[in-house]
Amino acid sequence: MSTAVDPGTSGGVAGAEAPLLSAENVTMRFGGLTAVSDVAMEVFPREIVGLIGPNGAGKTTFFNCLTGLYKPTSGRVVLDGRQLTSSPRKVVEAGMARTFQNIRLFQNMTALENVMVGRYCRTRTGAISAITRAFGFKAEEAATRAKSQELLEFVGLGDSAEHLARNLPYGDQRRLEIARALATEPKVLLLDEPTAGMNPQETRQAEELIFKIRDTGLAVVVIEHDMRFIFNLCDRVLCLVRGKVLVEGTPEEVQSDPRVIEAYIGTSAEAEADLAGDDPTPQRVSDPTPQRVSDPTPQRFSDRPTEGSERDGDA
Ligand SMILES: Nc1ncnc2c1ncn2[C@@H]1O[C@H](COP(=O)(O)OP(=O)(O)OP(=O)(O)O)[C@@H](O)[C@H]1O
Repeated sequence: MSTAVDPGTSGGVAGAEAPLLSAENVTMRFGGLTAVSDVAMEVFPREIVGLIGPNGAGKTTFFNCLTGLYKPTSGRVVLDGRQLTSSPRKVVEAGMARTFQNIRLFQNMTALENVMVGRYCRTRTGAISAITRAFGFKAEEAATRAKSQELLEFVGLGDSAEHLARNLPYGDQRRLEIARALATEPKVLLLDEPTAGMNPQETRQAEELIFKIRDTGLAVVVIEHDMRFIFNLCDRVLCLVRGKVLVEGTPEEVQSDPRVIEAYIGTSAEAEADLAGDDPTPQRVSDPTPQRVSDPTPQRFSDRPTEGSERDGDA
C-alpha cells in the first residue's frame, strides 16, 4: 500500500522529531459539564499512542475535537504544522482519518464501494461527478477502483470486494471501516474502540493490522478499553480521567501506576484526591518526582471493570 508518507519499519520515537499531531490545551464544555479539560497530546510519526480511561472520561469527545466534529471551547489542534479548523472534511483533507465506536458503513453498498467513497476526497472529480458520471470520471474511477481493491487486500478483505457491507462478519466490517479511512490517505489514523465486540482471534488480527498500518509510515491513536491489547500495541499511553490527563507514559509505566489502577478499579481516598486535586497538572509517570505508591505490585488489568454501559459516545 502506498501512503502519503514514506514507509518506515519501526515505531516512532517521541522527542526525536517534530510531532505530526499536537493537541494544545484542548478543553470541551457542554453547558456546565467539562468533558475534556486542558488536554495536551503529541503524536509523532510512526508512533502508536493509546488513549485509555474509564467510561465517560472524555476520550471520544477528545477525538471529536481532534477531527473537527466539535469545536473545542478552547485550545487548538495542529497537524503537520497547520492549525486545523472545526470542519471534518478539511481535517480529512489535511491528513487525519478516523473510525467510530459504532460501525458506520454504508450497509447496502459493497465493500469495494465503501472504500471508493473514502477515495473521493483525494480524486479530482469527487463524489458528485462520480454520481453524475461527468467528463473525466471514467479514467479516474478505474484508478479509484484499483486503489480501493488494493486497500481491501491490505486489510485482508481482498476476496470480499463484492460483498455487501451488511453481510460481512463483524470483525470484517471493522476492517472495512479501517480500509475506508485509509482510502483518504491519512498521515494520522484515529481508531475509536477498534476491537469492541471482537473475539480474541479478531482482536489479534486487529493488532497485526494496526502494526502493519504503522509500518507503512502512519501514526495511529487508539481508544480502547482492552488493556492487554493497548499495552501490547502502543508506544505510549495517555490515561484520561474526568476529562484530564491523569498519567502519560510507556505501557509499562502506565500499567503499573497506582493512580491508573485506582482510577479503574478503586475509589480510594488517595485516588479521589488525585482526581479532584488542586493541582491538575498532568504528571508523566517517568518523572523522577517521588510518588505515593499504595500498591507497589505491578498489575495487569486486562479486564474491563467499568464495562457494561453500552452507549453511543460518537457525535
Ligand atoms: N454531545 C454531548 N453533550 C453533552 N454531554 C456530552 C456530549 N458528548 C459527551 N458528553 C459527556 O461528556 C463526558 C465524556 O463522554 P465521552 O463519550 O467523551 O467519554 P468516553 O471516555 O469516550 O466514554 P466511553 O469509554 O464510555 O466511550 C460524559 O459525561 C458524556 O456524558
